[in-house]
Amino acid sequence: MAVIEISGLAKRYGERVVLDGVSLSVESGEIFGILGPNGAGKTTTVECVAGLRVPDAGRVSVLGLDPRTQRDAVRRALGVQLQESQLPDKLKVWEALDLYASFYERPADPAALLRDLGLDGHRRTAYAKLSGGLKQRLSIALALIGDPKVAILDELTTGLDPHARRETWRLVSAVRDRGVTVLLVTHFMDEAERLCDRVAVIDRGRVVALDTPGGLVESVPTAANLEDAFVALTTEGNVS
Ligand SMILES: Nc1ncnc2c1ncn2[C@@H]1O[C@H](COP(=O)(O)OP(=O)(O)OP(=O)(O)O)[C@@H](O)[C@H]1O
Repeated sequence: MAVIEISGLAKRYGERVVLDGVSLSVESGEIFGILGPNGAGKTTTVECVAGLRVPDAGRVSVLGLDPRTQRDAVRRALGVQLQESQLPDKLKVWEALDLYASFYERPADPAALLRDLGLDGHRRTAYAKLSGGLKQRLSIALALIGDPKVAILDELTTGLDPHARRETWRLVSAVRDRGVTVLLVTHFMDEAERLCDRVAVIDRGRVVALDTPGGLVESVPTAANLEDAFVALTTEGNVS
């Protein structure tokens, strides 16, 4: 069953075409990756899914709901962790979870989330005092506090050291094992290879390839790995 369906999504800012007919669907229970060069339109795509941006054309459906007209219902079904989320410096970990939990009628259990994400020992730590890895764990916890069926994670491991990245990958797999469908925007080929069941490669606002990581490599005869395939499938300098 498709949990997210996107068809013919188009978006422009002034003269600049950012999305040029993006179509893809994400199946229930999968970790679906979106890869693409800087400025390719990845974040714009997931923001349209979350109802945070209004496309100029095309359709988005999340669990059968339209993010444009059923925004509140979509918000309840989705957990969103966007790039560089920033919280007030003095906000403590438990306060952040409590605050976000108050946005939902039926939130997940904050204590269980803190435990599952290894944040139990940092309940009283202020946001500014958290390491990069702990901030990411908190942002995952906040994306899950509404007990969502679908989680959108955008550049989750950017800026993390290799240990923290691997720990975060483990957490994302655990999230999926709880039955949550994950839409993951990433720049990292190893992350896509390790985590994603399928990957859409977006280049200049179009889906140029969509397959399993292994299938993408096989689709490019000269490619020895996903990075080779990515370079062959995409163009440099999507940012104008
Ligand atoms: N509000 C806006 N006004 C004008 N241009 C915008 C706006 N938001 C995004 N853009 C432009 O749209 C293009 C696509 O942006 P988007 O953030 O979707 O790309 P991305 O693939 O997520 O890039 P990155 O990998 O660098 O995060 C970029 O060139 C960006 O500068």
